Amino acid sequence: MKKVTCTAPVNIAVIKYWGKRNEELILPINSSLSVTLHQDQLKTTTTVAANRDFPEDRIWLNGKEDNINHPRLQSCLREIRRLARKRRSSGDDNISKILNYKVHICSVNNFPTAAGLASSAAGYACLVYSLARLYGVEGELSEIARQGSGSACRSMYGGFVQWIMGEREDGKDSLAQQVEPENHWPELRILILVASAEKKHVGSTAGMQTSVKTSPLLKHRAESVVPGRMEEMIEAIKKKDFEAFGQLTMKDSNQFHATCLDTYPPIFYLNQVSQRIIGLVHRYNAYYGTTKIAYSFDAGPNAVIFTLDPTVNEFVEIVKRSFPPESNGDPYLKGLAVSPVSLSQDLLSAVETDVFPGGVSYVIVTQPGPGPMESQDISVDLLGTDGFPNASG
Ligand SMILES: Nc1ncnc2c1ncn2[C@@H]1O[C@H](COP(=O)(O)OP(=O)(O)OP(=O)(O)O)[C@@H](O)[C@H]1O
Ligand SMILES: C[C@@](O)(CCOP(=O)(O)OP(=O)(O)O)CC(=O)O
Repeated sequence: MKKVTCTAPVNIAVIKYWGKRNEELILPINSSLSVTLHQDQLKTTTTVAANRDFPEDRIWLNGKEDNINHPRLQSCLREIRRLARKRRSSGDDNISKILNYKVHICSVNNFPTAAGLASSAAGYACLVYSLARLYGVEGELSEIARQGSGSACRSMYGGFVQWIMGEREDGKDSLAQQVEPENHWPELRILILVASAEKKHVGSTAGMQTSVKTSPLLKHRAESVVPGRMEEMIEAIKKKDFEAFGQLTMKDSNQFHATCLDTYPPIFYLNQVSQRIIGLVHRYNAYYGTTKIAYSFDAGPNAVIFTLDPTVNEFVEIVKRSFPPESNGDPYLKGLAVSPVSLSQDLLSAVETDVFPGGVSYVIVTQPGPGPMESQDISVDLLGTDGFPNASG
């Protein structure tokens, strides 16, 4: 039996992907750009094993067996095996042998799955990267991850990553590309404000299908707004211009949700907590007369806040005051260290509104991080020596 364990990151788009031109190949109607989050705070761990004694391919996700016949899982398995057969050096009998074995896949997210925290992006990126390591496949893999979940292609790289939409019918030019590495902007911080009143929202896949069918605003966004915005965003990142980066991020999040409202029937991903956070951010920036904080929302009410390290402590203090934690004993702050600070009265007067207890269940503080990587520590393996999930899997 050959076994490999890898980890992969979550990514959050600052220029959103929303809408496909090809559902089966998962080809987008616009390019997008994301920040890869550090795996110290959010990651998927996946172990894959190939064994001639396995009667069938199987997958376990977060401790439960999942449907291996899910079309997107099958796409990833089929494509990575095709690539392995194509790229293996001639006469590499070992890879040829393993390619004929069935595989067991065991995967765990260290954050909530299907909760709007982009678990599918990290999950499919980890699956593809793990299988590539198992079969000895190197080089471009984002095209395969894209067929698991569109945003997963961006998790194949660390740092700042663009997904070039491509024009070809076969999607061979719809690939992810690193814009800058994770150490490019060391002061950048990302705060994830996990909303407690999480209602089951319309999933991204179904949501964008309806938007493409019904929203004229989405067509305008894809054709007339995103191309120029991508260039501006890349320039802002390269220059580490937070004013430009932050404003573009907020404007793109706002426009993405505007297209959701322009969808028929409309899709409401933002809730009361989201709207309060948006107001709080703009009041905070207005107080300082510059963009020190930026928000971005995906297909759910969780807020992703971008800022620079010197602002973290003060803004977290404001969040705690605006959305005080419920006394359920769970830690309110997770991830990078945050120090309590006192707030000036004039800042409080400028930003504060009525308090919303429990509106935010917890805050994850993180930073840009690396792409997928193979673990050399066998204690991390999720499959035992028998090829079945162990206590960690
Ligand atoms: N570790 C994983 N390995 C393989 N597949 C995964 C993994 N984690 C999640 N998935 C797949 O992604 C699906 C969840 O994707 P979904 O888009 O519904 O939620 P999300 O990605 O967490 O939220 P959002 O898309 O709104 O950001 C799961 O049902 C599963 O099919
Ligand atoms: C709002 C988004 O997070 C949409 C993510 O959509 P998915 O990648 O989850 O959709 P599928 O391609 O159908 O799997 C914006 C983004 O991440 O770019």
